[in-house]
Amino acid sequence: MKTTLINKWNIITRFAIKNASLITITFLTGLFYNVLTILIPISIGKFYELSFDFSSHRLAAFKFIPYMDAKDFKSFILFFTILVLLRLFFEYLNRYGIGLTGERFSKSLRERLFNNQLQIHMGIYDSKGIGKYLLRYSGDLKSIQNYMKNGLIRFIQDIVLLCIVIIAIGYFDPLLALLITGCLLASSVLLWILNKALYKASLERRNSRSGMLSFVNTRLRGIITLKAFNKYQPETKRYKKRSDNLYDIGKRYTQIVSLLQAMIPAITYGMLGVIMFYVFSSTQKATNTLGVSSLLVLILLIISILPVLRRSLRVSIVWKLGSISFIKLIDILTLPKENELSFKQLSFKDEEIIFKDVDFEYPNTSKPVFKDLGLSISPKSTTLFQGKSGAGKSTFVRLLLKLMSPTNGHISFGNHCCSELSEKTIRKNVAIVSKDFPLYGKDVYEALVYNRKESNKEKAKFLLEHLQQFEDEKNQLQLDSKIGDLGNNLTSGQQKILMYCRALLTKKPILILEEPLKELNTQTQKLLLQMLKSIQDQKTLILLDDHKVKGFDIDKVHYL
Ligand SMILES: Nc1ncnc2c1ncn2[C@@H]1O[C@H](COP(=O)(O)OP(=O)(O)OP(=O)(O)O)[C@@H](O)[C@H]1O
Repeated sequence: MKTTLINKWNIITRFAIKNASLITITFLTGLFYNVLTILIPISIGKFYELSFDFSSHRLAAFKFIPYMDAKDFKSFILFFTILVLLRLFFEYLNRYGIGLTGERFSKSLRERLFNNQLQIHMGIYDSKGIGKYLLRYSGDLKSIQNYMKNGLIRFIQDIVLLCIVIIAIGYFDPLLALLITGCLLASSVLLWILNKALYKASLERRNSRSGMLSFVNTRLRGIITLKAFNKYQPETKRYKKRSDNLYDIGKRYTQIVSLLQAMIPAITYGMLGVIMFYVFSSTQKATNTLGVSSLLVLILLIISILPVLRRSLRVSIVWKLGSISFIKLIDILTLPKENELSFKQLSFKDEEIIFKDVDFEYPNTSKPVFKDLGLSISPKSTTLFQGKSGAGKSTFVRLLLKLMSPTNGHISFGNHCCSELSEKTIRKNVAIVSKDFPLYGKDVYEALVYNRKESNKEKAKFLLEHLQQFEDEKNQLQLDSKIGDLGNNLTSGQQKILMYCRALLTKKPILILEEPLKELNTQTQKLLLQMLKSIQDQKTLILLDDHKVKGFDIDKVHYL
């Protein structure tokens, strides 16, 4: 089986390769923007020279830049305006590029995540709760997007800018450049130590937040019971306990983040102090060669990199939060998925369904549902599985559809063993009418023909009208009738009729009917029995019920 290594860097690299042109353009515009950021203070030094009729050999070295060598104010103003406009243009392009990269990264991840979530094995949903998988990742995607935008692209650009500025400062005063580099390294070490504490607090906060979302999701799904049984108070109490806990965790997190954020300006201003002291003491020396215009350039350069410095020192928060979210995302992406085997266009219309020595036990339970279950269902026969509630009828269907796999033993369709068939291959052969598989879609037509193929519309309309002929007129549905969330707007009788339509509109050779006649009025029952009888010799019918089912010609009964 093909296994792909999934880790943070693998995800980032694959994205970078796929979006190489966008990322390259973003970096290039960033580079131009950085160079312009540095040229502006240098040009202000030039302005000073023009104003005070002063000339420094250091600034003269920049005259290779077009217009930098301006001899009069008119050409200087032109040069300065061009610089500012170009900076505006490249800053816009660069910010747009970074933002777009972040959006694309987040888009590709959320689509991959959704696709994976749909393919996770049912057993995992059962043991973890669907809500946990659906709700909690929006925050994670946001921090991952931030990681890409600010933690990687902008950070690399900032480091490039810092290097260029330090080189430029080094040109004016090499010792000063060395001093700034030393200060930067020392502050990074200090922040790195503080960040270790931040990691733990961020993780706790993220987990507690997602736990809260999951809690709310469960309560909202069960809201009707909660209301009917007056459960407001106990649930509010439970929520408050969790909320208090999240508050405490949030307090700890905020303490660390506040300390970190307060330290960053302190560190940058401390650095500025050291630099000012150095500049002051060097201007006092007789050997000082720094002109006033160069000094002005130096100060402006340092001021222009202060926000970049702050951002770079703060980046570790972005890294920590992003890394935690990456871990959570990768947890989902690496869960066992369905359909890892390739799809085969196989028809099981003439295949016997065989269960051989099948054991099945739900995870975290001690009692097996099936032990050594052995049976066979002939093709195009009608079989009833009869068993009281909890006997394992739904579990049997889940095994047949490969929604679950047996703990031991084999299930096969003729010579095709289920363990070697992709889920899709099996499910292409089985249609089902059961409350365990609710209606899905926004209106009747979507619930019946999910792919909305126009060619199926007439058939759907005809079958729906046919099956509803004995229903009260006010209860009759049209193709465009809204069905509500999972058919919640419909009566159980209407749902059953739609489930029959959904199943009968497919050409699938195996038809599973759970409690086939329940919820239907007597005339509709008769109508359905007639229809099913007419297809009994073409399809394998599997009926599931607590009792005997009257009206069908049943070939075999299995008691569960
Ligand atoms: N997700 C699950 N996790 C743990 N145990 C489960 C799970 N689903 C079902 N069971 C247990 O497995 C056994 C068989 O359940 P199953 O739903 O298959 O019975 P059934 O015959 O379909 O019942 P009913 O007719 O009431 O739907 C029961 O004891 C049930 O409690």
